[in-house]
Amino acid sequence: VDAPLVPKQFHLGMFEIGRPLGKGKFGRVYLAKERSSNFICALKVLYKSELQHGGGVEKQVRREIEIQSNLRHPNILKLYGHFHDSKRIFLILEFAGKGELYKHLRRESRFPEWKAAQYIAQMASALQYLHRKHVIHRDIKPENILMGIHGEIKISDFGWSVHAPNNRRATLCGTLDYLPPEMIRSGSKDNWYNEKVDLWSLGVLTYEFLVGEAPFEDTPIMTQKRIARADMTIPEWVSKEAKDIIKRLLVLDPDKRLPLEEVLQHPWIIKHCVKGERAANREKALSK
Ligand SMILES: Cc1nn(C)cc1-c1nc2c(-c3cnn(Cc4ccccc4)c3)c(Cl)cnc2[nH]1
Repeated sequence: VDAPLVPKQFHLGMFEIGRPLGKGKFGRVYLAKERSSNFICALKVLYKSELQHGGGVEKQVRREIEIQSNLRHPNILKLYGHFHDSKRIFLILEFAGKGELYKHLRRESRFPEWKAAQYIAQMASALQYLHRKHVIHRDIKPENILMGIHGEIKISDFGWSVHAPNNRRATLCGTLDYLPPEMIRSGSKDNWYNEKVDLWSLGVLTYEFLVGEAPFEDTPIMTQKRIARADMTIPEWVSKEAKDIIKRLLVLDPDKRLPLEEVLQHPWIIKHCVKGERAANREKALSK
């Protein structure tokens, strides 16, 4: 239903601003309604002054806009458009009805295997779409995932994504937990722009969904050491299929990580995501 937000030129007067939805490192997000169509969206407001002192964050926002506006996938938050005034940049984003996934994860402390498997399948499908467009997200973590009204998840915040290959310098900040070994290790940064970095983060995400904390969570120094050695222990109560997929993603050598096609065919995913014949027939019978 993108029709309402078609005009190329947007301005603030077109929107009725609602409650604040959240705030990030740079900027805040508000619930908003486009007046002529009553279309509900999320308006992300970034102050140019903050971006200028953010050390190249302005380029990051430009990249976020350039990349996210060309993406269309049910598990990727849509960017419908953007505009700016003298002081601020505005991103018109899809409103995710159930908010930030990490808040659900903290509230439930960890997800049951069937729910974690469905989220990981949706992430793998979104990452497959991104990688086919040579986009690497590079910042997959619960804080960057939102949830739609039907419980489907949506990757957001493309501030760290890049078009591969790319020779932009990236200064990392925030949690180290999700960084793959090749981004932790000093030396050649070529691997920073290989989409296999997202496979590692998908493994960390799977672990955190099931266990409720990240696999290498520790002091910053120890986290780096443990990541560099893929030093993690998976609790014995995690199913053997789930253990298997985590171990096949958290592999030091990027080329040996389970490709997304094989993630989507993994027994753990099939077991929880492919509706059995009976369930499908039951659903069909009920829908008549
Ligand atoms: C919160 C919340 N509760 N419910 C019921 C729905 C939401 C909701 N939040 C969003 C949000 C949303 C809000 N904050 N953030 C984090 C943020 C903010 C500023 C810069 C970078 C990152 C995202 C969005 Cl974009 C898009 N849709 C959203 N929906």
